[in-house]
Amino acid sequence: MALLNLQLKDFRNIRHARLVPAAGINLLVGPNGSGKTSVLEAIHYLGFGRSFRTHLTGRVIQQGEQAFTLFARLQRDDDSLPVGLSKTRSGDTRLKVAGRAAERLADLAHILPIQLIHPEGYNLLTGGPKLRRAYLDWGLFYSHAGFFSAWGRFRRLLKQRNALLRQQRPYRELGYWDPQLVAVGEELSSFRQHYAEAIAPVIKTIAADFLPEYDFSFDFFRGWDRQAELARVLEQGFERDLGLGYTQSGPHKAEIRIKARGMPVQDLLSRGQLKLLVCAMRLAQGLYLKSESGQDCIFLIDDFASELDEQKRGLLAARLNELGAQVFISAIDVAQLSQMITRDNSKLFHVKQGEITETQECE
Ligand SMILES: Nc1ncnc2c1ncn2[C@@H]1O[C@H](COP(=O)(O)OP(=O)(O)OP(=O)(O)O)[C@@H](O)[C@H]1O
Repeated sequence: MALLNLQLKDFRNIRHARLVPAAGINLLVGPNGSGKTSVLEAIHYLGFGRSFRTHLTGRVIQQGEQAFTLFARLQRDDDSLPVGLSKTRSGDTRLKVAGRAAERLADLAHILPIQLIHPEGYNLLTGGPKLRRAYLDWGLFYSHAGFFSAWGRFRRLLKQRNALLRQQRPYRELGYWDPQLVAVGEELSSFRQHYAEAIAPVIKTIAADFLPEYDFSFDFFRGWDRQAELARVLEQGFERDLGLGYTQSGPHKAEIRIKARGMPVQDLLSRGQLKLLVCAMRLAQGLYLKSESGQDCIFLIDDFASELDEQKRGLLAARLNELGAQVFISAIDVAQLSQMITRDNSKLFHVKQGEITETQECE
């Protein structure tokens, strides 16, 4: 999947812009505060239905305006698909896919897989397990058709169980819901286990290039005792859950634990190394998605390439090249990106005070 064109209206400092990006690498260059990240943020909005900088829609809508609107034409096989998303300050969302109103943002997400690589992205490793669960779930959303509905059912059942726990209901009342929670929880967990085992060797291969000094191990924790069945864990933990008012164990606690030299990576690696490992993890998801389903994801790389040394930048460029994915990279100075321009289908855009101009085709 690639964007054939993109239009932004009243998005951050961009009043109106239209881009016809290259199918390969697109460089967005401009001074601080010019609007480079806003372009990436807009593409992210199309794929995720949300920003990676704020959860408040009002922050993204141009000051003084009531709504932002994004349009894109996506390439799909030999065809193209128009999509549109508009959000108002009062919280209304309008979504159109192929000229028809779509109800769920997931409809758009399905056709537009996006990977974001940005300087704060290392919190995937230093932050809580929720982020690593989301990492696994991103992959499952695209590779296992049944995952999204299993995940939705599990969330509803868990919410219900926690509400009963807060009401101090007796175990026999939960007894009605628990078998359903267990069934869907185990289904979810086996999806995750399968994905974690499949993605780990792909990450290791890429990380061996970026960080050859480490050998990483990946350990999937499903969210409850390895030896025990979920039904038993819920039953035995009931009194404690009742005291806490929530369910302490289950797939909602799952995560992937990454170690090197016997230590959790977040305690061992430097910040720069953590960033490289996250970059390897994101590239691995793109590579795996492509190998499994033939689907391309779009890479958004915000202000990151400039942080890499020349050799690492070359490695990143080579991997992106191998993927053949559409890439949008922001930087302050084009010189920081010269090494990224390795493909003939690259374009350079200058961004200045919210105005975007395609300046030249990169050789
Ligand atoms: N809702 C809004 N309405 C209008 N302008 C906004 C809004 N939100 C942010 N801005 C402005 O838009 C610009 C957004 O800049 P953006 O973060 O995209 O810049 P950038 O080119 O990525 O900068 P840097 O290189 O410093 O990261 C900033 O100048 C900011 O003040």
